[in-house]
Amino acid sequence: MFNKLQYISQGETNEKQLQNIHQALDAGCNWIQMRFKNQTSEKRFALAEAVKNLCEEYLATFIVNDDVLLTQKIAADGVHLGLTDMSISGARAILGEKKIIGATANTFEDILLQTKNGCDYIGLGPFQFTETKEKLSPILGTEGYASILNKMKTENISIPVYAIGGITLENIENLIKTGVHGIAVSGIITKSPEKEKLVQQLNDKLYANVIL
Ligand SMILES: Cc1ncc(COP(=O)(O)OP(=O)(O)O)c(N)n1
Ligand SMILES: Cc1ncsc1CCOP(=O)(O)O
Ligand SMILES: [Mg+2]
Repeated sequence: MFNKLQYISQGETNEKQLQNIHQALDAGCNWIQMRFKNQTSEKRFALAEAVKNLCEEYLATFIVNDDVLLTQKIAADGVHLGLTDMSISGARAILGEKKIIGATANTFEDILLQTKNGCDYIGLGPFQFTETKEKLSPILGTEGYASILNKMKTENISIPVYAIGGITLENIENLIKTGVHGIAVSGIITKSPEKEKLVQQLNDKLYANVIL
């Protein structure tokens, strides 16, 4: 089963990205999504190679944001695709059955579509406002998650759902109660001066009712 905590990287340069990812791994994150927007393909390739090596060293799962061909080129563990990125079925045709393909959703209908097309997990959001991403889809709040996850239950749709967007430590209990599998976060970990403590606290809440 997928880890309940996914770290989404930040940083304006290769060096800053790598530093943030390294610190997240040191703090105990073992699922990294490399999100490095508006960069040349050379820079993205160089970063992806470095991140792949690091993730191998830390036995962490490594997925790439947006870029299916880069995922294939560096043999990452998978890719995360939004509603306006390459289609899930197109990505599956390129990457094969063994790679992880995550898909973004903002509504129950998005989940239906992305699941039918064969994604492995859903990133559902945004939970609340965040500065990390521009042009946000409508905010869901706890009620939005509860309503969508209930509908999934009624319709027998079973796929891990990650909450995303402005999530803090204080939101996790309520989010988990709605039935989400885990969370994908960027800002709170990147900005934390005490990353190891924070990751421990996040995992304690995420795994509070899980018998391992
Ligand atoms: C886990 C997860 N969920 C959602 C997103 C958002 O993807 P997308 O809508 O394609 O937006 P960008 O991240 O590409 O700006 C995500 N990255 N990860
Ligand atoms: C990539 C993405 N997609 C929806 S919200 C978001 C950003 C999540 O980052 P943060 O945890 O800093 O709000
Ligand atoms: Mg995208």
